[in-house]
Amino acid sequence: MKNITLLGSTGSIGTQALQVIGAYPERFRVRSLAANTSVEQLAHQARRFMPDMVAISDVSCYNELKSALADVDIQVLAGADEVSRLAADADTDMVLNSLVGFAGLGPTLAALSAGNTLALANKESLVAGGHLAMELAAAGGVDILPVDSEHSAIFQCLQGQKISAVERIVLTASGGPFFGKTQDELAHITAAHALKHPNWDMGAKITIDSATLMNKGLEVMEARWLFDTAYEQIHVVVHRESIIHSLVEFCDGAVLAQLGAPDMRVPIQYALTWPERLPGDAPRISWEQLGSMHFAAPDREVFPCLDLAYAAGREGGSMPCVLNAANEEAVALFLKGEIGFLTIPRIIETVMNKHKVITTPDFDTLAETDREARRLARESAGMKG
Ligand SMILES: NC(=O)C1=CN([C@@H]2O[C@H](COP(=O)(O)OP(=O)(O)OC[C@H]3O[C@@H](n4cnc5c(N)ncnc54)[C@H](OP(=O)(O)O)[C@@H]3O)[C@@H](O)[C@H]2O)C=CC1
Ligand SMILES: CC(=O)[C@@H](O)[C@H](O)COP(=O)(O)O
Ligand SMILES: [Mn+2]
Repeated sequence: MKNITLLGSTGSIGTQALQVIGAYPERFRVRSLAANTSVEQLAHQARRFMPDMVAISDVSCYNELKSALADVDIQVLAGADEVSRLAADADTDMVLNSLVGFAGLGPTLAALSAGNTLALANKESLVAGGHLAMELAAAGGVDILPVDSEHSAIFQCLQGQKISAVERIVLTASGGPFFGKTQDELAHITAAHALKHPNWDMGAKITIDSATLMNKGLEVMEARWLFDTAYEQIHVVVHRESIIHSLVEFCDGAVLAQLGAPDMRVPIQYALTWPERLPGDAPRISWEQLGSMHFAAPDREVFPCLDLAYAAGREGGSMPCVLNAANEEAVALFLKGEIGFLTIPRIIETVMNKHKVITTPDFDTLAETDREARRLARESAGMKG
């Protein structure tokens, strides 16, 4: 029986993870659940899966959650520190971190420090603090199992292979809802347009990141850390159908890829059961009906976020944390209708240009860097505070 701590249980990944866990009650037990503000949903999940503990990050939600679970034997906790405490819990076999944003970094580091195997969906952890996470994982011999579909694909292709035989990693990108558009055409698009991803049903933040290609930029950095690969060896290609989840090119010219319907339950389940594979009910592809698949180079001028991310990654140190924080703020403002789509990369570039890189930031330095970059992003967008 594997005891799972699921952080971000009320989100897109979190709810799909509970479907996977619920399908295998003889293998998985939910040790704890955590969310930010979704009290009703979290309480409902807690009643269904009966974890030992639940945590709500927003302390103002504590009383409501506590009374919603007053009649069951579940410990109720509140605050970001308690979410990290759940990640470090000694009776947990695996932490699935499906929080969104920089908020995931503390729990990622807490899980790794405690020696808890980490199934990682929260790519922002590795973007902002990859050097800290990988150092902890190496020092404690702790496995990080990728959940992000592209990284799961690469991980699957690398089973039984030597990383030294890899020539190039090729991350596939759907191209998002605005593939083929010009800058002029993007000037007046709204959040409602950008939230229509062609192939995946995901949380709002990652869906906007997919539309700007920042998601792929973050994934380039995520791959750099997970597979210890130089940026020169990480390539991005647009593949419109999201059926090839990524490819690995080897030194002998062989190319391995992982394919399947775009369904996150597959990489989630693989992370939970690795190195085993268990039956799952993701849709199967009819190859005859599929007909053809399409590939293209990303348009780096219309979607400058991809190269901003490569630049931040190459600069290293605190710069990826700055890019990530500015992006989180810009995306939040875009979702609220306070800035246009094309302003997102402009804000990020402005904030990056103002930052003086710190070479090997510790967690507290990253937290301060994140706060300051958010402030600068709001200032650059013409917002107060
Ligand atoms: N969705 C997908 O298909 C994929 C997602 N990912 C990555 O997985 C992560 C999660 O994405 P997704 O599930 O789409 O996101 P969602 O927005 O759907 O869910 C986010 C979850 O995190 C919780 N949360 C948000 N902020 C905080 C906080 N400050 N403290 C504690 N909990 C918080 C939310 O709680 P509440 O409900 O209370 O707000 C919710 O449970 C992201 O890093 C994303 O990039 C990667 C690949 C695919
Ligand atoms: C499902 C998943 O892993 C997402 O990160 C997805 O890849 C987003 O699609 P894009 O390729 O459009 O960024
Ligand atoms: Mn992905």
